[in-house]
Amino acid sequence: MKIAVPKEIKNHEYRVALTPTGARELTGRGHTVSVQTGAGEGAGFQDGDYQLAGATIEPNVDALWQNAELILKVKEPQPEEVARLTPEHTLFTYLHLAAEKSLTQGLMESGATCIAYETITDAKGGLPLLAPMSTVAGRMAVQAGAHSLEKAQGGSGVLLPGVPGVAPGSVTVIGGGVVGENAARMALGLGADVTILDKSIARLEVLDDRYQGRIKTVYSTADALDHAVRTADMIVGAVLIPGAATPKLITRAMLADMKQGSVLVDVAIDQGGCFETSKPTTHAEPTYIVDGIVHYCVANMPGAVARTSTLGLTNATLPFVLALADKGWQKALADDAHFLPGLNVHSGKVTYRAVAEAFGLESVDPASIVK
Ligand SMILES: NC(=O)C1=CN([C@@H]2O[C@H](COP(=O)(O)OP(=O)(O)OC[C@H]3O[C@@H](n4cnc5c(N)ncnc54)[C@H](O)[C@@H]3O)[C@@H](O)[C@H]2O)C=CC1
Ligand SMILES: CC(=O)C(=O)O
Ligand SMILES: [Mg+2]
Repeated sequence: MKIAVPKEIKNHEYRVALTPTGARELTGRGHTVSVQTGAGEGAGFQDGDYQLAGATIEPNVDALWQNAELILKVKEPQPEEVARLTPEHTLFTYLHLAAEKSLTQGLMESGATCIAYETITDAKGGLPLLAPMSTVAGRMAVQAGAHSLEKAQGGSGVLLPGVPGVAPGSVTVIGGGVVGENAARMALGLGADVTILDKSIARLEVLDDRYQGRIKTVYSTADALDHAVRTADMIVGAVLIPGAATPKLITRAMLADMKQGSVLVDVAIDQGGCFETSKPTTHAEPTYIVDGIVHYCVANMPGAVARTSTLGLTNATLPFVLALADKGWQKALADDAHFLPGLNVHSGKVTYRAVAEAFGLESVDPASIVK
């Protein structure tokens, strides 16, 4: 299989989809790996490291895409990358299509086979290719939010741990999954007063047991959200309905009940965000203010800590990359019921139901395509 690894071009995205370690695994099985010049630099991997692993370094981005069968990326393709896709390509990357109609249309028009990291499942009901980056983003959310609380950033001037004689700041996390738990752990470590809201009682039980009351757990209702906006200094949005657009849980009207200078960190922004006033931001300009409330909505948070993130991400993706390379996408997906839901778009059709529903499109069962 001819495999290409482009350099990521999203704003301040420094991750790379394959490490030299992964390249060695692939070339050792007889596959051809072509890596765009400098693709690994942001994550601390030099071109020479890939060459030692048997890969070729390709300076010409047109040639890189034209000669590839399987394209490995990190972030959803940007418009100039969508334009390079053809029906001969299999693309394996984060897609987050339910939040982006134009990207969905572009991928459909390309005719390519597009497999998303974030909709692959595991036997425990988890999302194993989203989880490592959710861990990173959850851990970063509180440091981003704490910085945003500083006066110079438009924040209220609250120091999350407080000081002796002054109460700590209050952090509410909506959605107690991987992002939410990791954000809550960081906030707890800083000494903040931490509450997690979730709709899953089973998940709240796990968190209650794990943190023994040091993190408060609350069933997520309209009343609980009203209480959160009135009391929190920071709210972290960490809700996910897999593959679907995120529900808007905090409306613009509710911002009026928040303390001025409080902070909303919408980690779920890549699926559309859970606050009505959220819009995607970049690492170059991560925050903006609406009605006195600071919003942080960076859609590729892990890109800022590219070394750790690349290692964490590629540990999880490599077995799937090897299966795609060894078997081809059809057999790799047919053989693995947890890999199959990764297929989002094939030959002009949407094959993931929640994405199709988000845009009123027809969806095709992926099982009918791979058999
Ligand atoms: N901005 C970024 O750079 C990154 C964003 N993410 C995003 O973060 C989001 C969360 O991901 P994970 O934590 O991995 O998902 P997860 O599936 O582990 O957790 C989601 C949680 O939300 C809960 N939930 C669903 N509906 C709810 C509601 N109405 N109210 C309260 N809780 C509700 C679920 O019960 C679940 O516990 C996803 O959209 C993911 O794509 C992940 C990594 C990086
Ligand atoms: C999950 C995701 O969107 C990211 O890691 O950038
Ligand atoms: Mg996006």
